[in-house]
Amino acid sequence: MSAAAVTSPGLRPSISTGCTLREVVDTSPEPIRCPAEALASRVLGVTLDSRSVRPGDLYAALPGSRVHGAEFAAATAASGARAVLTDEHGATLVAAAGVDLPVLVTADPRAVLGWVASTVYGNPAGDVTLLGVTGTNGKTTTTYLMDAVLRAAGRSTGLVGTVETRVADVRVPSVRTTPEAPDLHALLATMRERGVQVCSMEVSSQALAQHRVDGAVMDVAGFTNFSQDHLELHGDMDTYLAAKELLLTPAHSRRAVVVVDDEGSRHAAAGATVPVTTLSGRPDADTHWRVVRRSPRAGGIDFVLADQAGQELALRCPLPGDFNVLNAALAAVMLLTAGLSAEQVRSGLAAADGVPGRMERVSEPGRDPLAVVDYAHTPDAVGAALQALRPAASGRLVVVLGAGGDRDPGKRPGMGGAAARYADVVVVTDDNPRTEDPAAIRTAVLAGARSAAVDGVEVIEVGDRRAAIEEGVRQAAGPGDVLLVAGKGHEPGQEVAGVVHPFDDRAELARALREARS
Ligand SMILES: CC(=O)N[C@H]1[C@@H](OP(=O)(O)OP(=O)(O)OC[C@H]2O[C@@H](n3ccc(=O)[nH]c3=O)[C@H](O)[C@@H]2O)O[C@H](CO)[C@@H](O)[C@@H]1O[C@H](C)C(=O)N[C@@H](C)C(=O)N[C@H](CCC(=O)O)C(=O)O
Ligand SMILES: Nc1ncnc2c1ncn2[C@@H]1O[C@H](COP(=O)(O)OP(=O)(O)OP(=O)(O)O)[C@@H](O)[C@H]1O
Ligand SMILES: N[C@H](CCC[C@H](N)C(=O)O)C(=O)O
Ligand SMILES: [Mg+2]
Repeated sequence: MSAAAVTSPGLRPSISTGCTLREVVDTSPEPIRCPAEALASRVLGVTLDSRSVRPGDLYAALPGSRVHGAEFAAATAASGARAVLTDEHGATLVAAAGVDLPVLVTADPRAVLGWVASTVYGNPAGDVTLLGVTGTNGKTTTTYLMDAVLRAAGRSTGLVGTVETRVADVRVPSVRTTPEAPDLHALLATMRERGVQVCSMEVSSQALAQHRVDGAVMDVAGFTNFSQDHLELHGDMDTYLAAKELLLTPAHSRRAVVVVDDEGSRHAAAGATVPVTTLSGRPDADTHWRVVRRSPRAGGIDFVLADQAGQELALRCPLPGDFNVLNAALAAVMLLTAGLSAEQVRSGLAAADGVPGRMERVSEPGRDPLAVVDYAHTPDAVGAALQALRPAASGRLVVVLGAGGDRDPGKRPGMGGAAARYADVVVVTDDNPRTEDPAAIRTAVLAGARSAAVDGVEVIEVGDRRAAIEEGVRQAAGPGDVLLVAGKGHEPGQEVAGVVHPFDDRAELARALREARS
């Protein structure tokens, strides 16, 4: 058991020459007030978390939902911080605490932090080609596929996203999908130092709304799709979409590829202020690129991508599920836009591995039930994953799912509803309850499932996730049955009341299948 992680592990470059506070002030897009006698001081790094301050750091003390970062200024001084960047209120807190550090003051420290971190680490984003993907679902998958193709083409690569952070061959698990700005620029400086040429990264809506990617302009941006998620942070769908659309502006990207198969992504493409290449999964679409043919094969799907001039590219998606064809097509068009050849894209995709916890088969090949773990945690994704599995189910399609706590409560009935619409048996269980009452989360998922369930669809409640997976295996005992365990994918733990208990859906499912056979 461990406490839930609140800070990024933070890969830092081994050498940071840093910069003076004068340079910090001069390169900031917004005014920063700094005591004149401190302007010549050098800072070597930046952090927004007092617990990760290193000697020579600039500590960004941000106002938070629970506490003001300035409360920790004294602790950062003891850890060797050289200066504090904060807002007016933070400055009064630092002064009241008698902390003997120069204080830089600006109206909204988050809004300058990306640029400040970029300056301190020597503008590393300019030295690494950045391919950034946003969208509700498919970011991790698309970035993994791009990374696989780039490595096959001989590039030294970086990867930033939900599952892990990679700098060439160094891998660390990720705490966030998109790191905080100081961590991102430190990471890019580390990539530069280790010779990384291209970095594929996920850009979450939270990151865009919170200025986490400021100062890192994507050479090519990608937009997968738009549907409900994360309203706990954005409040409503328009604000959520507006956050994603920031990626398609010159402050954040040079050009973009947008899959325009839903209303939100069409709105994003139409309003973009960078050049956009459009892509669709519909054969008759009037887009720059479109998927004109698909043929499923073991473990994946062969498909043909066509442009408006009639050029056709025959490609292989290494993952099952029609939606993954769109992720693979987006990866392909982003890479072509970044300058890879059609042959590099073709051979790289054909050799790509699967993505951890995304439509990952856990059962042995050819053995019933086909049992799959997937990261579907939105109504749209639950529907997409189940529809992808339906053709494989000559018997019953069983799904085990829950919804996370402290995340958009509005998506819970929709997730239950999608499960009941596309599966024959729905086992509602716990995901990561976090600080919420697990039974209350299940009630919301169950309500959606029960109201969508037509005659013959069974809805069962089993709170304990291990027992729910075992129940799923029992329910999928007939010939041709298929079992999906959704929502936690690659996650190595289950977070309950601030504590992360080791729990891996893949290991649990494999064990339950073994035990059912013995
Ligand atoms: C809801 C949300 O966005 N919260 C973010 C917010 O937290 P907060 O306002 O509650 O911060 P707080 O706890 O009040 O602390 C205030 C300040 O004091 C600092 N502090 C706090 C305690 C301490 O001991 N020392 C210290 O320095 C904190 O670093 C913070 O800067 O500001 C913090 C840093 O300033 C973020 O780390 C934190 O993200 C949390 C961890 C989070 O869970 N974010 C999720 C929702 C997220 O970003 N998810 C996306 C998308 C996921 C996906 O769909 O893939 C992601 O990109 O990961
Ligand atoms: N293009 C798509 N359209 C609809 N659903 C998708 C698509 N791609 C993936 N999914 C579903 O969404 C789940 C999450 O996929 P993935 O991890 O690639 O997305 P993500 O955008 O990175 O998610 P997160 O926001 O949690 O980081 C998959 O397991 C699958 O069920
Ligand atoms: N990256 C997503 C994934 C959540 C997955 C699900 N397991 C949950 O806990 O809700 C998020 O932070 O909303
Ligand atoms: Mg992701």
